[in-house]
Amino acid sequence: MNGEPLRIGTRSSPLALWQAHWVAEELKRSGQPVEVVHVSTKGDVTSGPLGEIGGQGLFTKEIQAALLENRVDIAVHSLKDLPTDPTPGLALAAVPTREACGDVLVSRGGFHVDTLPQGAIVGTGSVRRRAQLLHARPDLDIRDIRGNVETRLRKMDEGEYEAIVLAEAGLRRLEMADRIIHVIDKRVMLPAVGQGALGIEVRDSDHRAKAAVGVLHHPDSYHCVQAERVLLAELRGGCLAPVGAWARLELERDLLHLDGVVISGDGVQKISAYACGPPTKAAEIGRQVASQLIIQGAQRIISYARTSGGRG
Ligand SMILES: NCc1[nH]cc(CCC(=O)O)c1CC(=O)O
Repeated sequence: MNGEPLRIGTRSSPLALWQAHWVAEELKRSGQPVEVVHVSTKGDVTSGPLGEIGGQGLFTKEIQAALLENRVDIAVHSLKDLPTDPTPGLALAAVPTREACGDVLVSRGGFHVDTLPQGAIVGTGSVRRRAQLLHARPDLDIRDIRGNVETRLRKMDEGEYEAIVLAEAGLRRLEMADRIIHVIDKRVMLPAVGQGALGIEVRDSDHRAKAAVGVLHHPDSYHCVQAERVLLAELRGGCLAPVGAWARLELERDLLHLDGVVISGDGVQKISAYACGPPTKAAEIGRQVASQLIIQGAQRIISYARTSGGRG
């Protein structure tokens, strides 16, 4: 009914493939023919600490290039990997229903952040996770870890780390929910901006693709990630900054609540802010929380952290 199949571009990691195939199935169900096209990215092929390899957009740039060069028609991103600066020629056309957005502590011993042994080695490549863990537990020995979700779990199982931190959403999508023993309390760790959500991008001029992916758009999820992304953009943070944010809706009162945090890399300085308002004012709520953080000195912490880097 809708002509040529739309080409969905994806990275080749198991999580990226799961996400692309999920979008493919949903679009097929709506009557839209699609095909999935693999695009390799530097984020997948390079090893070594992320802070040294490259900046934000590591996982998304090459899919975006494929989109702009007409090699694919639809890009499926983990929204937390997608920079907040708009890309000329592209449009974020749909944000589907968000999966659980929290961070999980995975360990062989079933530990909580509070019960990890003194000085335990915890693996994470993310400055946001590192800083929040150190804030709660300055004694922990936080070490870098790379690779996709499966690789990280294997490294922990083999004993290289006592525990690792992963996104709850990734574990659920990969049917590894049995690994979720402890979802870290949001008072201890706020998620990355956009964590748990997908972002579906198309060429701004491609009205057929825009209309097709529209069936996947979930306005409630969109309002939440919009508040978080405006917060990050206002801080000029990027996905490598030690920034956490958590927006959620309280449907009974039609309110969007937004918490934001900026933490120094060593976990010593932590500044927090909160605002709420109607979901249709999501961007304004994001700006409010950002300005409260800036008043408390967010900019200094972020520019200092930029020299060390780290994602997630
Ligand atoms: N940093 C890579 C990345 N990008 C998105 C997810 C998980 C899925 C999501 O947040 O939507 C992950 C893995 C992780 O952080 O554990």
